[in-house]
Amino acid sequence: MSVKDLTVLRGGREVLHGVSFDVPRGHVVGLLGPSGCGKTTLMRALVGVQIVASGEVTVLGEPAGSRALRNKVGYATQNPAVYMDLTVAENLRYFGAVIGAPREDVTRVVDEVDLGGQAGQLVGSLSGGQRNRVNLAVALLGGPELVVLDEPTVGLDPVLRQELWELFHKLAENGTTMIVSSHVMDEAARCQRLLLMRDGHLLADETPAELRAQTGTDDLEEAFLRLIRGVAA
Ligand SMILES: Nc1ncnc2c1ncn2[C@@H]1O[C@H](COP(=O)(O)OP(=O)(O)OP(=O)(O)O)[C@@H](O)[C@H]1O
Repeated sequence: MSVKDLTVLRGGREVLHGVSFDVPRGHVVGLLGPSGCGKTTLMRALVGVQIVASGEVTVLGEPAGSRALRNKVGYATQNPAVYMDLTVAENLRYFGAVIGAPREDVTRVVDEVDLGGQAGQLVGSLSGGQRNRVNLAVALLGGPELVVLDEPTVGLDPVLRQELWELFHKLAENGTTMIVSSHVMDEAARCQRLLLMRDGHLLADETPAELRAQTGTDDLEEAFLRLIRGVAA
C-alpha cells in the first residue's frame, strides 16, 4: 500500500498536508496521534470513501476505492455501523451476504472477536465494548487482505484489548495488512510499524525500536513528545 503526497480538504480547510508513506503487506501498523490530527481522514482515503484534493493512494496495487478492492478491504469506523434491532449473527449474515462472504465466516468472525455467547443477542442490548466488537467482526468478514480499524480498542478492558491485539497479529501473520488507529500511545508498543501524525502531517514512519532509539527514551509517549519538540525546534 502506498500513499503519495496526499492532501485532503474537509469543510474548506486543509486537514492532510501532503502525506506520503508505504506499508508492506502483512504488517500491523499503528496510526497514532492526538484527537483531530487526521487519522480518520487518512483511513477514509485508504478505503476510498474520502474525496482527496491531490495525491495518490494505492492499495494492493489498485487505486483506493476501486471496484477490484471491494471484497479485499475491511473497514471498521469509530462509531459502530451495525443494526441495533438485529442480533449479532443476523447482522453478520446480512453484511456477509452483501460482500459475498461464505456463510461459515459468521462463526469464524464471532469467535475471533469473542462474542460466541452473544451471537443471538440484539445488538441494541449489548454493551458499548461488545458493540464495537460486532463492528470489528463485520470488517473481518470475507477474509480481507487489508483491514483498517478506527480506534477498535476504545472502551475495552485490558484483557480484551490484549486479546484483540493478539488477533491483529495472528491475522497479519496470515498475510493481512492491519492498519489500526489509536490516540493512546501505550498501544504503540504493540505495533510493528508506527505512523505518527500531528496536525495533518506525518511526523514519523518507523518501528517502535527505531522511534525509541531516535528519541533516546523507552517510553513511547515521551518519545512522541520529544519528536514534536524536535520538529517545533
Ligand atoms: N465533515 C467535516 N467537516 C469539516 N471538518 C472536518 C470534518 N471531518 C473532520 N474534520 C476536521 O478534520 C480534521 C481531522 O479530523 P479526523 O476525524 O481525521 O481526526 P482524528 O485524528 O481521526 O481524530 P479523533 O482521534 O478525535 O477521531 C479535524 O480538524 C476535524 O475537525
